[in-house]
Amino acid sequence: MPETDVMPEPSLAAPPPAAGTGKPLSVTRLRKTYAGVTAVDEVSMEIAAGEFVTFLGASGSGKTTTLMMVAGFCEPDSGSIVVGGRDVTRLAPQKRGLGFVFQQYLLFPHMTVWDNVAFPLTLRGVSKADQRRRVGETLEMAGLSAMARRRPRELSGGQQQRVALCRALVYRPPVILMDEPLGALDKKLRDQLQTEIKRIQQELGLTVIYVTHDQEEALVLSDRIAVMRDGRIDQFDTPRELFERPRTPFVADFLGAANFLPGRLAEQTPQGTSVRLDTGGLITARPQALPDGTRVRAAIQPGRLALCPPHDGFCTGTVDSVTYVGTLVRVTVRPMSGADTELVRLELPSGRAPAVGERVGLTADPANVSVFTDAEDGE
Ligand SMILES: Nc1ncnc2c1ncn2[C@@H]1O[C@H](COP(=O)(O)OP(=O)(O)OP(=O)(O)O)[C@@H](O)[C@H]1O
Repeated sequence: MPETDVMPEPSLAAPPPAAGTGKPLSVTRLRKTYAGVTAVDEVSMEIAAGEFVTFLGASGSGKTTTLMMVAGFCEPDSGSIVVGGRDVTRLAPQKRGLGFVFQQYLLFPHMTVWDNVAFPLTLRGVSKADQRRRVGETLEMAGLSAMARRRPRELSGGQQQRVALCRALVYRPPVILMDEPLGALDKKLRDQLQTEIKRIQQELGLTVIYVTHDQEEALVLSDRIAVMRDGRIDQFDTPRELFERPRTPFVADFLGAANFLPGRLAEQTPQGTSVRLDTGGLITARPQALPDGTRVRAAIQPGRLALCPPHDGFCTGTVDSVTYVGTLVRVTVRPMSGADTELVRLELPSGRAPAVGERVGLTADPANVSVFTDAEDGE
């Protein structure tokens, strides 16, 4: 977060690209180091008009630094940023034509909600009549019409954040940047505002770049997610692709809390690639171009495993624990063979819960099983 109480203002000189077309934002080989620490390392991405893109990663992975370089609050060591076909890499934030919403709302405390939202239009000399129409429409869309005369201190945190969102929306910037905008709110309010942000984004066809470390939030909101680690993007894909085809063990683990089952590549079959697990069983994964005998880990998310009769699946074991979590049940299974094997974690509909101590088999659709070599890092 930049230490500033001056609201960044985009310039009217930046023409928004036609809705639903073109690439409003492209970032090429962006890099930033701080005293020998590489915060962002050659990040490149292209974002299409109307896309909701999220930077997701653990603390310190470079999400905010990347966003701040796009915003113009942090100067890159190298690389370029193009917004609506214009290279803005060396431009001041207010000249980039972007909107911002941060975790701290940065509202003007002495101004009413209406005046806070009207402020960017006043700055640009928009006529009073146009201001009335645009502010009125924007407040109504966010369900704030009844609060237009209040001051920020007379609003809840969620309402203040809605006002900050309105202020960023009112001049219709081509791209809106949001850095953990819901981070200060409780879970229930966060869920509610996520739905609202998504609705507004879709209604207006906005292009949004959003930073969060919350996987669920990223999955709910995003068309595509850039999973960041150590200043780099591990994978930039749709939520579904990230789940079903994680490219690295880190992505499989970070998004899906995958089970990693060690073994050795056995053979290619028409169904996929067979892996002989260290526990003795044979599991089939998506086809792999790797030599037989390669040491690998088969990765499967807990929600993609199913129970089957003992000895029918790739693993037979004993149910170690059963925990009800709403409509789901979390189950751990201790594989029968292999002295020091890890527990396998499953998530099942609660109606299908086994009993602790029950002998069960485990099975998985090959399409849901990824394979990573031991050389692939990311643990
Ligand atoms: N102003 C700075 N001076 C020195 N190091 C910095 C500075 N800003 C960020 N860093 C370092 O750069 C790396 C990336 O930080 P960044 O804030 O971008 O991560 P992040 O993924 O947004 O984390 P968080 O979720 O905690 O905000 C970290 O190692 C951080 O310590």
